[in-house]
Amino acid sequence: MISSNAFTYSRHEAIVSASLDGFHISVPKKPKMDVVFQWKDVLGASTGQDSALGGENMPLTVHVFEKHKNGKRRLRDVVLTSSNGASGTDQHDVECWLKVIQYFACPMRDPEAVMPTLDEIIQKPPKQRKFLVLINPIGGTGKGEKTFEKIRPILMNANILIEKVTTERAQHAVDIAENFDLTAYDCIVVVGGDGFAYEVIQGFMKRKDWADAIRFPFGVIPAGSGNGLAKTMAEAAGELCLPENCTYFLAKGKPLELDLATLRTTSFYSISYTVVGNPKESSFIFLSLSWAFLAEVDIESEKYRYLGSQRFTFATIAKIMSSKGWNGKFTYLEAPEDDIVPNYWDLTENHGQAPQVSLLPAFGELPKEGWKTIEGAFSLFWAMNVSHAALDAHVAPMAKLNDGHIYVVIMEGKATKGDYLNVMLALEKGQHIEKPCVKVIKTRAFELETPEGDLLSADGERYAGGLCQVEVHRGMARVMGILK
Ligand SMILES: Nc1ncnc2c1ncn2[C@@H]1O[C@H](COP(=O)(O)OP(=O)(O)OP(=O)(O)O)[C@@H](O)[C@H]1O
Repeated sequence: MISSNAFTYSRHEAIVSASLDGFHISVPKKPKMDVVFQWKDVLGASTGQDSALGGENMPLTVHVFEKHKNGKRRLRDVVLTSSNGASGTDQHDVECWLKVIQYFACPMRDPEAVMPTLDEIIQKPPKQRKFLVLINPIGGTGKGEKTFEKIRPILMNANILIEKVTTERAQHAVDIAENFDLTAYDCIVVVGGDGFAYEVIQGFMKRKDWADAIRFPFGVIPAGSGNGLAKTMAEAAGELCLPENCTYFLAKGKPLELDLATLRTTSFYSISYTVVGNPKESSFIFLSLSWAFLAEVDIESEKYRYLGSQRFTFATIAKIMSSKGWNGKFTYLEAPEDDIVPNYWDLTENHGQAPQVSLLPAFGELPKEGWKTIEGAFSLFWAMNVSHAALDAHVAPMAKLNDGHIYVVIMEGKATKGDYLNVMLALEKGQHIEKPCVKVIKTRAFELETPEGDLLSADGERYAGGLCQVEVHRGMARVMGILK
């Protein structure tokens, strides 16, 4: 343990100490004032002149980001003053303890490492990180800028430098992700929805150095309508899906591996990446591919954007009332129960111009042996890479961030209005998968053939029907998060 009696806390002489467990302040004359903060809740510290203290003392402010009983995280500044500060002689203690707190609060620190000495800490201060923050001013109900103002102090208190860009048009984020200098930043953050994050992923994959770019850490702050990835990350961390809590796992988390899937389709989509030597379009999805009922709900709900996340509820009811049916052919490679998929980066050293697809047949050719087919009427088709498609849609409770699988939730045949209602009402808690009309298929690769005029929604972006193919690449991307 490292400790010092060089500080006062609320004008009382105090002993501060840092151990592997946390930061302790004890006030010998007032034991009731003793406090302990776990390092996971400490963002960092800063120093600065405190005019309230007569302008003489240079306080050390510890930035704590505590979780309250209601699950929300709130910033709290704990101010310590150097007890010799009035004579101006003891700024050394303040500087030392600034480094101690930054050292222990740093999320890159190995929590298993042995307790360092004060000298070791002072000689190896953690590197200051720099984040490139992209803001979508029109995502969801258009609160991207306001959301950023809420989260900016959290990042700053974690000693993170910020460069902010507000996008000026659709696909601006694609261009930024395609061209920015990977060595100049530590993370790219999107303040927006899943469609905005999708653009960053497509930008990464368009680069010549795509294999480095796709491993560059990205983070999401929910300011869209669906926010499926933000909700997935929040659930994984045991946090609420609020901008502040999601900033917590950007500041205190680490890059976690995230599966990414190649989507090959006959339909043209303007930001698709054309695979050289293959006439079809490819793009890369991290969230979901939906068709039938849900794809139409997703896409048609765009016109109710002003309602925020309520837009889906509205569009769902309208779609249930329409009693529409869909026909198609779903062919898939069923994954065994205990399937262990190798990490993509362990499989291939020669990265080439695009991710290697090893399970899918050539586009338009018959699938290899052992694939299964379901053909006919479908009501629901929702292929999920992660657990949540939106804040209130826990579509694939079994999905992990990097298990190498996609879970396809289907309803075969023409569902009744009652079936739809039952399923949609059970969706928020993930209980729809227990309904007899719902089937979940675990796969690593599949094909879906639908009439050309049908709508597909890939990560919330619109695609036309026809033939499409999907293959998952385990752990290909990296997203900032915490696993509880
Ligand atoms: N300045 C801008 N003007 C117009 N469109 C923009 C601008 N910046 C980004 N966009 C577009 O906004 C689209 C939707 O953004 P986003 O995903 O943030 O919100 P959403 O669709 O409401 O949420 P979700 O995708 O979670 O449902 C993106 O695909 C992007 O092309």
